[in-house]
Amino acid sequence: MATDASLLEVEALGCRRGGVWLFAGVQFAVAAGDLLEISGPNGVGKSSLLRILAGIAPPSQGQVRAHVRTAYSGHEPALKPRRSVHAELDYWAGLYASGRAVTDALQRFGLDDLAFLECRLLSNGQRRRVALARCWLADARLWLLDEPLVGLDTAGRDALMAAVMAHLAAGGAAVVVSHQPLDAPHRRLVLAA
Ligand SMILES: Nc1ncnc2c1ncn2[C@@H]1O[C@H](COP(=O)(O)OP(=O)(O)OP(=O)(O)O)[C@@H](O)[C@H]1O
Repeated sequence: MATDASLLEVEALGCRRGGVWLFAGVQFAVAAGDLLEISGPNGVGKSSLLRILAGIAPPSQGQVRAHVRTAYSGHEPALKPRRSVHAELDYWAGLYASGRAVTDALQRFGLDDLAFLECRLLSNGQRRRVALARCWLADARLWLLDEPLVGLDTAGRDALMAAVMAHLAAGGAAVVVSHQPLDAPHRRLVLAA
């Protein structure tokens, strides 16, 4: 149930894709400090739900009310291949105009040594760190992360979860689609087929 502290409210949400109802009647709220995992079998509509929450795709029914800025990171971090990491973050910092500095983002996410490497040359774990740095640059209270742990080794998973936990501790919240267990206290929304 939504409260005054809700960052996001979802009411009676339904999603129909390709003539098929993926889900209907989805209802939840997200408050500061919440980590909400969305889980369920392949193809049930988890990524579709996250895209609706991000405002990238329309719902078929119901409502999403975001009361704060959101930052979305898709299943495959979309980075311009020929841009350097620094240039990529600089581009997004200009769009977000949040006042957060690229140099801080590079330092926080361990990207200093990669700053002038083209994004096409990054490893999977490094790409995911850049994607998270981009979320941080947006200064968004709510992060929407699609499969952020895929392909990460233990150190990469620990670093990513530490960044998410720091975000929660600073009054943020995160909704995470994941097939892998989140190594932190969280609520779970299971989409059933
Ligand atoms: N625009 C679209 N048109 C037609 N079908 C679509 C569209 N978008 C998604 N789908 C279908 O909706 C279903 C749900 O896709 P989605 O990516 O949301 O599932 P998911 O739960 O995230 O799956 P996975 O766990 O495999 O990543 C799939 O069958 C997919 O093919």
